[in-house]
Amino acid sequence: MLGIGGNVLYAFGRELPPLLAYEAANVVYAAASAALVAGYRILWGKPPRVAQLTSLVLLLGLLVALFHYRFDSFVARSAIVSTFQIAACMEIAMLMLASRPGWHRPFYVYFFVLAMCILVALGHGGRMAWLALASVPPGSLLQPSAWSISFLTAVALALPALMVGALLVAHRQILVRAEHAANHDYLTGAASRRAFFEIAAREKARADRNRQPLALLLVDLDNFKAINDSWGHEAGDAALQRVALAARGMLRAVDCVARLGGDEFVLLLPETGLHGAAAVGARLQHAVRGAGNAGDAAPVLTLSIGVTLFSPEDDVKSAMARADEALYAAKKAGRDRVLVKAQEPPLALVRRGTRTG
Ligand SMILES: Nc1nc2c(ncn2[C@@H]2O[C@H](COP(=O)(O)OP(=O)(O)OP(=O)(O)O)[C@@H](O)[C@H]2O)c(=O)[nH]1
Repeated sequence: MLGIGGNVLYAFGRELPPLLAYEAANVVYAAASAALVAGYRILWGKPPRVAQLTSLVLLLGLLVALFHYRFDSFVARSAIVSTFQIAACMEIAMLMLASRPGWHRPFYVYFFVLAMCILVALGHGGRMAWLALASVPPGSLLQPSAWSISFLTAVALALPALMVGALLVAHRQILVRAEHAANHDYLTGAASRRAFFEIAAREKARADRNRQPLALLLVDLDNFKAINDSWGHEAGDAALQRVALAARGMLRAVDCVARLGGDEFVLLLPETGLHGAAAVGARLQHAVRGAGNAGDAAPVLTLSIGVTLFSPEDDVKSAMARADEALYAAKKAGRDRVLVKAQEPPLALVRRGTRTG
């Protein structure tokens, strides 16, 4: 709206009082660019710096007034306004480049904004050079020359284009946040159940292709209901977070940890055999229990873990069912243990934890 207001004031400059045609038009247009800068800053999670931007806009108004009433110079006024616009474009472009790790595919939105910033900055820069070099500098913005018309068209399109760019970036960020929420468990940050089944199917296909083992661990907290009942729901939540954190801390980038629901987690370990997977399970037990022993303010946690390997005939469901059998057997045998169940041989006890509390 500010941009439209500025453009209208420029367009009707000849019919308007000088204060509106010069100072107000430039201040309103600069305010529109400043608002865009603030908007882009918010988009990238930075403070909008409203006070700083407002001061710069007011300074621009003062300088325009100075080169209107004190030293009447169209070229100086144009230089002030163009410098402001170039600085705004550079700020938006720098913000965009500095936020590069946060870009999400497809990248055309970011390139579009960068291209607009470069074009607008080049337009203003070129115009400043043209005004400086012109043998007879024009005395007004509204000159009927090809250069002026091209420049005015570019300026009229610049703000809407940068605003559309901001909306596209915002839209992309909303989509990415929604996708992240769907693929992650809100409490623990582990992958969600939905994401796990997708990842597991993909890893199974990859394991078959590369003829590499793929291990699956079902992890369940022991007596979690009792923890909730005696320590409170918040302590229960903290215990779930502790398990996810410990798992993430010990896994490789290619591994996956997901929360299936309640107090049940699943670990997917590519290129890992049965013994390696069982060792990971034992380490997880140790890490979780150790964390619980740091002071008495948290319950000691023990885990029951069922481990299996995908066989070529397995799909995700059948491998899960086998790991679940191992987990069930671990619970039945007294909890706090890791049991493996390959297709052959049957159940084997790998490690029995020692209860400490
Ligand atoms: N604090 C908390 N508790 C949850 C959450 N989701 C499920 N629970 C609780 O987790 C408990 C799950 O207990 P169960 O799996 O039935 O059994 P358990 O007490 O762990 O016993 P075993 O598994 O046999 O050792 C239930 O009391 C649920 O209410 C959650 O997000 N936060």
